[in-house]
Amino acid sequence: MPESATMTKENFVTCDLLDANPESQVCLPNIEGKSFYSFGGKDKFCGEVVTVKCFEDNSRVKSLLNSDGKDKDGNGKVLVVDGGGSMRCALLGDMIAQSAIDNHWAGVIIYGCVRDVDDMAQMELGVMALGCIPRKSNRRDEGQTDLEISFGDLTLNSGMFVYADNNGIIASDKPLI
Ligand SMILES: O=C([O-])CC(=O)C(=O)O
Repeated sequence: MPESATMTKENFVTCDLLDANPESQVCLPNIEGKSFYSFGGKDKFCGEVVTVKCFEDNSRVKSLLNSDGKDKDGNGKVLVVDGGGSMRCALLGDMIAQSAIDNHWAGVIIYGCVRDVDDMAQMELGVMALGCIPRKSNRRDEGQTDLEISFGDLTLNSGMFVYADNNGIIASDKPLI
């Protein structure tokens, strides 16, 4: 296992990053009976956080990842979406995931669901979510960007840094790599 001093964005291990930075936040593996799973083609990803809070409406997710929002380019960032843990509809599918890749996002973490998971599993994008469901969300142009969000013992703001791999998700105020 690489020492944290030699870890890169490609080979980091969250366990080692956390050992070296014990003040970091750690996402719980069980959040009221729900857990995060990897649905993207990349199960190791990290980057600066951009937060979205929405409920069963992926308008903000679509506009940010399509880069018609205020960020013109994802610049290797990770969109973290507090979808309220809803398991009733998907906030991300293969089309929006492809926009995220085209606009250089490193990944998307959704406290909620995704769909089109067979295609997503082949895509060069990190995607962590609680589950999958065929139903899409109902866009009403609701939801907010850059709010403080909390789930699974994490409290995140835009500008923080998040690291995800098969061990779980950790977050920090400062870059760990
Ligand atoms: O459009 C949506 O809401 C989700 C979806 O299916 C996609 O991104 O392909």
